[in-house]
Amino acid sequence: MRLDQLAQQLITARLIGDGQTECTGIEIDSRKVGTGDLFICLPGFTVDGHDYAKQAEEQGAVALVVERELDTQLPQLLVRDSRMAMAVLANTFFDEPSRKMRMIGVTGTNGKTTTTYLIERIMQDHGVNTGLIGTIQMRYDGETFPMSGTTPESLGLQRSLADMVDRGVECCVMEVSSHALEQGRVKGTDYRTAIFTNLSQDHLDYHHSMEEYRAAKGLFFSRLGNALPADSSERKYAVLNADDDASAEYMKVTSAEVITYGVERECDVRASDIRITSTGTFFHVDTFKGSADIQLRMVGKFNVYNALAAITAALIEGVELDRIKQSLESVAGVDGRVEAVDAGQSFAIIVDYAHTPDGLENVLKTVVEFAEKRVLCVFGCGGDRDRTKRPIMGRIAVKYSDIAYVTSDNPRTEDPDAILKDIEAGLIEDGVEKARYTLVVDRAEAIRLAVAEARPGDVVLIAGKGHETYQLVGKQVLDFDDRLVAAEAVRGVAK
Ligand SMILES: CC(=O)N[C@H]1[C@@H](OP(=O)(O)OP(=O)(O)OC[C@H]2O[C@@H](n3ccc(=O)[nH]c3=O)[C@H](O)[C@@H]2O)O[C@H](CO)[C@@H](O)[C@@H]1O[C@H](C)C(=O)N[C@@H](C)C(=O)N[C@H](CCC(=O)O)C(=O)O
Ligand SMILES: Nc1ncnc2c1ncn2[C@@H]1O[C@H](COP(=O)(O)OP(=O)(O)OP(=O)(O)O)[C@@H](O)[C@H]1O
Ligand SMILES: N[C@H](CCC[C@H](N)C(=O)O)C(=O)O
Ligand SMILES: [Mg+2]
Repeated sequence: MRLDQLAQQLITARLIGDGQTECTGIEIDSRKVGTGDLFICLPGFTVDGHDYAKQAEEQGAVALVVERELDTQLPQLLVRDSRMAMAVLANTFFDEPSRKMRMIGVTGTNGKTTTTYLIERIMQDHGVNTGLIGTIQMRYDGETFPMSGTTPESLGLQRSLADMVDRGVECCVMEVSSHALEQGRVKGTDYRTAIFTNLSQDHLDYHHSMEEYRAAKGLFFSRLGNALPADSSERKYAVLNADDDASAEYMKVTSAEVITYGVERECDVRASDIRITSTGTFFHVDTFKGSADIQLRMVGKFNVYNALAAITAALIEGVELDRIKQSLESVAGVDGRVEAVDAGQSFAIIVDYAHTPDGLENVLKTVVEFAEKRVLCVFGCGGDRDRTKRPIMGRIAVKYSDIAYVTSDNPRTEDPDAILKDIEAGLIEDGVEKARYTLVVDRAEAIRLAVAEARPGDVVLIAGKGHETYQLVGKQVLDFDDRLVAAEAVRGVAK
C-alpha cells in the first residue's frame, strides 16, 4: 500500500517526503523490520521507538511514522499519537478484517478467559468456524499460537484477524483488557457484542484509581457501534452483569442494545437455584428465549456468571438454548482454572488462576464450601504490578483458609522478600497469629510444605499462576508449573 493512501486515513497527519513510497508491511519492533516495511516509532513505557528508527532503516524500512520529525532521508508521517495512528493504519492496511467476521469481545477484571472459552465451545459445536484470542493462547483453524499478554497490540491484532478471515474463520471471540482499551489496541475493531464480566480491584499501578480503571473498561461500551456508518441497520449488543454496579454506568454510555444477566438483580438472563458440589455446579436459567437446567462440570458460583455471559452471547448469535446447554455441559474446565491435581493423594489439590482480591475470595469461598476439613492456601502477588492489592489478598487468604503459605508469584524485577512483606503487612495490622500463616519465598518449597501438612479431607489451593508454566524472576523466565510441582511434592511425601 502507498504511504499517501495510508496517510489519507489520518486527517491531521503531515506527510514529509515521497508519498508514492510503497509499504509492503508494517512493523513496530526494529529487530523484526524487513525490506519494504513502514516502521512505526512508539514512545514506550521503557524505551522510545524513535531511537530505533536508524536500525529500522538499516534493516530495510522504507518509511516512518513519528511523533517528532527525525533527521533522516526516509519519508515520514508525522502524527500526534503514534499508538493511536498505528491502530488506524493497521486496520486500513489489513483491510478492516473485523468487519468480515462476527466479533465478540469480553472485558472485566475476572472471568474473561473462562467466558471466551465457553463461547468458543458453543460456537464451534454450532458449526461456526470460531477463532479465540486471550491470555492462554490464540487459536483458530486448528492451530494455536502463544500469547505474551491478554490483548495484542493493534498491529498484531489486525494481522491475526486478517489471517483468520483468509482461513475462513467466521466468528472471533477475544479478551479485551483495560490496558488494551486505554492504549487503543482495539481501536477501530468492529465488535458486534461487547461483554462485561465484573469490576474489582486490580492494575491500580497502571490505572491509578478505581474510577480510572472503571472508565477504561467503559471505553469498550461507549465506542461500541461508533465504527458503523450512520445508515447501518447492523445491531450492536452490550452484555452487562446486572449484579455489578459498574454496569449502570456502562448502560448510560453505550448506544448499543443492552442485555443484562445475573443472579441477584432483575435481568434478562437470570440464574436461580444454584447448587455447588466438588465436581460441578447446577443452576436453572430463565432467558428471553426460554428456560433450561444446566449442570456445569466447572465448580464455583462465579462460573455461573461466566456461563450466563456465554449463554447471552450465544443467544445473540442465534444458537438455541438446548444446544447451548449441551455445549456448556460438555466443558470439563479451562486450563488452570479450578483445576484438580490428582497424584494419588488422599486430599484435594486445586490449582487456580485467582490473582486479584475478588478472584481469590471467590475461589476460596468455593473451596470452603466443599472442603471436608481444612483449607491450605498457597498464593502470592505479582511483582511490578498493583502493590495495594497485596495486604488485601493476605487478609482474604487467612480469612478463608486455615493456613496460608505466602509465596512468590512472578516477582519480576522486585525483591521477592519485599513483596511477601507487603502481603504480611495486612496480617500484622489485623493482629493475625503467626501460626495461621507462613512466608516462604521459594514457591516450590511452599507447595511442598502445604502438601506435607495436608491430611485426608483437606484441600490445598494453589492460587495465582493457573496455566502458567513459568516463574518470572528478575528478567529471567524460569520453568515452573504449579500442577507438576504439586504432583512431585505428593510423590516426594509418599516416599
Ligand atoms: C505497560 C504496557 O502495556 N507495556 C506494553 C508496551 O511496552 P512498552 O511501551 O514498555 O514498550 P518498550 O519496550 O518501551 O518499546 C517501545 C517501542 O520500541 C520498540 N523497540 C524496542 C527495542 C528495540 O530494540 N527496538 C524497538 O523497535 C518496541 O517494539 C516498541 O514499539 O508495548 C509492548 C509491545 O507491544 C508490550 O509488550 C508491553 O506490555 C508489557 C509486557 C506488559 O506487561 N503489559 C501488561 C501490563 C498488559 O498489557 N497486560 C494486559 C493484561 C491485563 C489483564 O489481563 O488483566 C494485556 O492485555 O496483556
Ligand atoms: N466471573 C468471575 N468472577 C470472579 N472471579 C472469577 C470469575 N471467573 C473466574 N474467576 C476467578 O478468576 C481467575 C481468573 O479467571 P479468568 O482467567 O477467566 O479471568 P481473566 O479475566 O481472563 O484474567 P486475566 O485478567 O488475567 O486475563 C479464576 O481462576 C477464578 O479464580
Ligand atoms: N493479566 C495479569 C496476570 C497476572 C498473573 C499473575 N500470575 C501475576 O504474574 O501477577 C497481569 O498481567 O497482571
Ligand atoms: Mg484472561
